[in-house]
Amino acid sequence: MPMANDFGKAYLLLSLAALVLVLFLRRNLNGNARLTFPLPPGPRGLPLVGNLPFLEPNLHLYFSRLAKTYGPVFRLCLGYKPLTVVSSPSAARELFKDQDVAFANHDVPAAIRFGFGTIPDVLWSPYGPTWQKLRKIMATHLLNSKSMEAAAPLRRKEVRLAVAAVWERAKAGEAMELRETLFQMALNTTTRMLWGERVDGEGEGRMFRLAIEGILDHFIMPNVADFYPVVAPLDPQRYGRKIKRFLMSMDEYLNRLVQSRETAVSEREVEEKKMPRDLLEKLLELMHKGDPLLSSFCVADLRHLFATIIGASTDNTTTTIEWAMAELLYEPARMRKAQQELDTVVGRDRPVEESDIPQLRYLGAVVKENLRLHPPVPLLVPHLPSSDCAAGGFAIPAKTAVIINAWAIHRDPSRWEDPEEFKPERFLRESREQCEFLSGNEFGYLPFGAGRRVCAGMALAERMILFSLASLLHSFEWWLPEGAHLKLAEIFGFVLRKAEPLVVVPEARLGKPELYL
Ligand code: HEM
Repeated sequence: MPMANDFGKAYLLLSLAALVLVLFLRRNLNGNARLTFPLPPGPRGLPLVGNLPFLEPNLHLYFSRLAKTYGPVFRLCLGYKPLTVVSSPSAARELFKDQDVAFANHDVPAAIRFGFGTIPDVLWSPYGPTWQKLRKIMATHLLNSKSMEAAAPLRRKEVRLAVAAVWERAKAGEAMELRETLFQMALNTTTRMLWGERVDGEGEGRMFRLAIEGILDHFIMPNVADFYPVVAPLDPQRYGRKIKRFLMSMDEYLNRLVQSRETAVSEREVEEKKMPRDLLEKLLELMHKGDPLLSSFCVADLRHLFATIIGASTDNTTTTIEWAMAELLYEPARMRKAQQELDTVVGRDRPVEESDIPQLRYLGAVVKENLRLHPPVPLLVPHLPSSDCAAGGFAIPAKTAVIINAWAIHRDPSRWEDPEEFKPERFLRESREQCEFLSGNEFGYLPFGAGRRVCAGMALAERMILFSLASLLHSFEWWLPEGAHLKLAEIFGFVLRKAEPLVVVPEARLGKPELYL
């Protein structure tokens, strides 16, 4: 009997030891299993500088070419910075969907760290409570469908003003650079939603444009401070300082604005119970009242949030509409098809309304195809996994910068037929789900990114782009200036703009002049 007891004890101990071992291994394998995959292949670099000397200015094209040699997941070393580039829908899905939490941090460029300092920022904050709070403020007060619906009259006013401005050019028979008009339209649509007013195109409008384009252009530039972190505090190429200056120019304007409204809000609180006039007043009022969502949110954070929203919503939408107009001018039969649809749905006796948009199926397909062929943010925002990840059978160790080459994914021949061609019709053929702008489940189509850091303003962008483009196509015929040759070349940047600004000659299309006023 004692033997049986001993055996029983030994068996129990062994079982316990085995259980502890299994738990230990599981715990450690969870952390490191992905490192059992090999590192991705990639071109050999030089000592100390790695692949830096071989980078090309058009990074999206350079990365697409490397993917043809090394496959859809490849690795580079930029100085001391390891970088993995992903160029296939399946590898993107693995990261955005299967490892979404680990993949939810953005890689903050040194110039942004220098320029923005410690200000909480929705685009650059790590995945965590601050980021969650900022997204929630945007979702609760600006980007939910009720708030967007309530702001429809503001968008309508701004689009009508842009149409009126183009009409002046049409009457004079003048050529115009479309981008400036589009940018001011996007900017003022946003400022009206934020603080109920427009900004003057020549003065503050110009300042906002320079600041936004300046920040976007400078943080994407190859920066020694990113490749050799030890020199980052010195900001050797001065990109951080420039970004700081651009940010300050917007902040000075926003500071004056917020100060004047703060007084108005506190005086009104004492005097009478009036509804806040716009988002700015609403948020200031909630801050005064100690709303839990806005607790620990100070006025400087509010100004920065507004600057971010303006930055995120202007250049992208402007660039998208400019590319769409360029593609339609390049293939006039498509322009006519879009205009015929507008004539059928809207007619020529009234202007387009946002409520017409769901019936404009062809126009919807034009915009989707345009975002496929010219994704405004071609490499999305670089991510920085917080723990080890894997994609395409390769390891991506924690803290390796990861670029998703949306531009290449949108041209993946296994996903897209004739990927280089602009064919809106493909989106009319696709199943409803694949056609869905906002599905977030289509990893071969990522103009707004995917996963936890997917664009917060997708639905607003969809409305702004479709309504503006529909109004411009409905109100005018568009021509190229006599003898001009349209080029569809692009220039790499955080936002992939047309290399040459689009110059067009508008001609009034609607019979009644009052439709332009
Ligand atoms: C054509 C228009 C637009 C495009 C193509 C676009 C694209 C993108 C992309 C690619 C990202 C990064 C996704 C990633 O990390 O993988 C992003 C993030 C973001 N976008 Fe947009 N966007 C557009 C318009 C807007 C608008 C109108 C807003 C208005 C509020 C907006 C607000 C944001 C914000 C706040 C983020 C940061 C999200 C986060 O990090 O959590 N975007 N956008």
